[in-house]
Amino acid sequence: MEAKQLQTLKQNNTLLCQFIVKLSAFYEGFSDKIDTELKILRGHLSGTPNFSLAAVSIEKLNKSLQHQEITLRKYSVDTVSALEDAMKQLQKIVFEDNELKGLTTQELIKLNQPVTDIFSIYKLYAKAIALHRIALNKEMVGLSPVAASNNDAKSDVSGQARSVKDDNPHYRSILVELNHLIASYAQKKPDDQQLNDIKKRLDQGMDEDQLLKSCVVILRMIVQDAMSEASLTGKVIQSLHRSLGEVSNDVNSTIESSQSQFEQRRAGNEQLIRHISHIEEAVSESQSFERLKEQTQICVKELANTLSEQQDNDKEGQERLLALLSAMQSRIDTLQQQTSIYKKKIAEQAMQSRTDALTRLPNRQAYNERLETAYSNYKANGGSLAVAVVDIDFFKSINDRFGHAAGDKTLQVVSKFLKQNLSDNEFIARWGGEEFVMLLPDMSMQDIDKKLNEIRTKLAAMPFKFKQEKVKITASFGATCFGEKDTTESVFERADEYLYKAKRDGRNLVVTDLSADL
Ligand SMILES: Nc1nc2c(ncn2[C@@H]2O[C@H](COP(=O)(O)OP(=O)(O)OP(=O)(O)O)[C@@H](O)[C@H]2O)c(=O)[nH]1
Repeated sequence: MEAKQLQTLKQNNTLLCQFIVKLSAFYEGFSDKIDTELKILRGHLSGTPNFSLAAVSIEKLNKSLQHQEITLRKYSVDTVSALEDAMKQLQKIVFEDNELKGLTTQELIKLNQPVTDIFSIYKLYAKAIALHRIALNKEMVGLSPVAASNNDAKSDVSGQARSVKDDNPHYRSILVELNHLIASYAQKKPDDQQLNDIKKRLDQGMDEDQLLKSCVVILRMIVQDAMSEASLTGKVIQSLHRSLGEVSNDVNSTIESSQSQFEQRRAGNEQLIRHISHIEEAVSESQSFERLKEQTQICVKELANTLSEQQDNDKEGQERLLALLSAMQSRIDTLQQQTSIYKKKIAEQAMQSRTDALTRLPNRQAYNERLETAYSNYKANGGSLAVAVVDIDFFKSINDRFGHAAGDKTLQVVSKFLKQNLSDNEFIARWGGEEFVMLLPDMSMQDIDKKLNEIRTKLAAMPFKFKQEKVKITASFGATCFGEKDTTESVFERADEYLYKAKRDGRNLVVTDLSADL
């Protein structure tokens, strides 16, 4: 080999060694074992390289790296799923912000695509952090000026000036819950000024102070309602008790009166027997017809007197008994009326507690009860049972563009439409907000898919008009059947995941066990 060629080879070797040393330093931190081996390799390649020792080291490293590849793949899967959770959480928090919601949806779509190398995860991480930062900043803008300016300066990391709203993850769920309570109370008391004020402020947006005050107002209403309900129940029970006492007194008087009448009749009968025996004595002892006639006349007179007295007593007793019986009858009638009113009221209350005030559909409690029955039937008799979740698309925009009242009206119309499109053995309830849940027994998934798609198309074709503007209302659906290992919760979660997929894939879609490929 020529000296020049040797020189070039040496230079290349040095270059390659330096590159390997740098590259290995870059990968440091991956695992202790690989770190140690990389350090050894760097030792062999630095200064005057020792290639035979380096080859041993590379051999060891190859083995370790093969093993680590499996760990790395699992790490990638875990990380992507953690990122997906974080994105879903974020999406829930920013549900009112269309721009951010769109960005998080895009990110979720990316997270669903296969991750080819570890650096893609790094990019996904960076994007997730950026989105969280944007969300945090947007939330800060909504704060009071002091808190916001503190945040702008980024000087206060102690969180002293931060609002409860930012620190409290339940803020939004309280807001939604308050919305529901207000909706149900507004139906009961449409003219209540306080309620209408809160409703208006809810539409305009509330800070945490107003939210707390409104919660207190609603709590007071609930307590007052419960107390007046309890006092009404108390009054009804007292009145029933009083009526029962009176009926019981009537029964006692009737018994006493019958007893005294019986006594009088017995005494009268004894008297009659005595008169008859006097006649008998007179007949046997009389010596002349005249005397017999005289004595018989006296006895018959006495007999007639006693009989007439007894007749009077009987009449009087019967009249008293009749009066008592008729008093008793009217008290029993009142009692019956009271109990039937009360029974009706209890039935109404039971019905109310299972009915959504706005849409008049069964509510979540009714759904849970119905699900329990449907599930035990399905377990006992086989067949099939499916849960479908329906959510109106872009419902917030209806509220935003045409007002809360238009939103409420839409919910009522859509509820009625959905109910009308189900048969008697199928069930629908309002799950909350603009979300509904259906129970569909004994139908194949193909039939469910077809039925839900028909409902979806019919809804999309329904003419809605707000403020002279024609508006298309659509909904997304997720439906799944109970499987062997399913619980009532796992089925709902799966249906909800399908619904989420329908939303992600563009809305106005039905995703079922047939079409879901999550
Ligand atoms: N009018 C009215 N609005 C309600 C009621 N319950 C919940 N909402 C509103 O429904 C909206 C739901 O909005 P989002 O969860 O963002 O859903 P969306 O706009 O339908 O968007 P997607 O579901 O993603 O298609 C929120 O603005 C709630 O305030 C209600 O009883 N009446």
